[in-house]
Amino acid sequence: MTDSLVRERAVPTTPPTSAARRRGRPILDVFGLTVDYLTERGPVRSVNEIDLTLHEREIVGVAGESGSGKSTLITALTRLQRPPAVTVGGSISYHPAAGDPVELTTLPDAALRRLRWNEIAIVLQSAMDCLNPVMRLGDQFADALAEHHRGISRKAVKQRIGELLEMVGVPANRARSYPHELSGGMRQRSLIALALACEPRIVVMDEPTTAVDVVMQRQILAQLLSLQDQLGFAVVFVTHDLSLLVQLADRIAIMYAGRIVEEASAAQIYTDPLHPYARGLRDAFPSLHAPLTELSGIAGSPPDLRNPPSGCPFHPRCPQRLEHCASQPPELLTIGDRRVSCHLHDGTDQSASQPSRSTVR
Ligand SMILES: Nc1ncnc2c1ncn2[C@@H]1O[C@H](COP(=O)(O)OP(=O)(O)OP(=O)(O)O)[C@@H](O)[C@H]1O
Repeated sequence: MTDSLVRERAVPTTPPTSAARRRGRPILDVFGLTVDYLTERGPVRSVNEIDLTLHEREIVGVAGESGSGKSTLITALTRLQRPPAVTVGGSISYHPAAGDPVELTTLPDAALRRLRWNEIAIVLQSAMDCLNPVMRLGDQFADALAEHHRGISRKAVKQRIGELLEMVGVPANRARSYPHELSGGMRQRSLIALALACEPRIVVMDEPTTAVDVVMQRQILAQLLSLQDQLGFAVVFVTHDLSLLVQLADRIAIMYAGRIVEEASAAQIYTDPLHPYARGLRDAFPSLHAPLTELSGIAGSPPDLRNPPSGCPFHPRCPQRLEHCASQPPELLTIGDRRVSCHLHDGTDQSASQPSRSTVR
């Protein structure tokens, strides 16, 4: 990363408001979620036994390098996955505002369609891929609103579209524009407004700001935080950019090779990550508030999931690996209010008193 990019990325912005945010009851419970890509050469396990709970009004971030399984996880969560991806195990339990929990993995398509947008909305990476290029923006909002508020008057639709666009800083008269007539930032903001059109309780976001520049990215995210404070929806936010999540999320799950290797509060991940991979990711991004220091990357590259390493999947790259890391997979253990999957923290580190750990060469 060049120095200028470091400086650009390090634009200071408002620190997280998570302390002020009240966490409600669980709204989404994921247990043992496992997803395979069924390829000609056999199944590729890309999401492996994921457990994750999202609470009302909470922002949970999911971070990891490219190929760690983030997109596979959220397309499985939202049932948007396409073959050859198949959910082969686990459950996703959605808790509606009233009534019994709903199991999403087996929910019939018609019921799923009712839930989508109304209760669970999705914002994907590229607005251009999500917005219809040949429809005016306002018509796309009108379709979503009409679908979910049957019998709503045209006047009410028009007013609501204006409100939604202005809520994300897009002038209401832009409803008459086609997506290509808007700037990248406006398109992405409009997509967020569209996701919020039906007042969902959960918004799932996959790198929603990768297509815009850094300054615009910070503006959009600040706006997202303020809308979240106002409207109270919960968010699952996926990105490779941990520095961004540290500002945005209440809790962060770090994924590696399809598994969560650490889950902790954003402050813990920022100041004291326990897993060597979480530490490597943290140190690979510039600090937003501290003076600029040299960035260190993570040596090596992510594993090929067609042929994953034995033991701990991170062991070939781990600067603190122990003898048994190559043979014994660590469990994801709860330590205080965080979870970590690493032999350095499960009591099996025989060398803890004598620092003779092997290092990556
Ligand atoms: N169509 C496919 N066929 C087979 N394997 C796939 C396919 N798509 C993804 N995978 C496997 O799933 C793994 C996880 O991919 P996924 O796109 O979920 O990762 P990601 O963390 O979201 O990466 P990125 O940040 O690049 O989007 C990949 O490493 C790859 O091994």
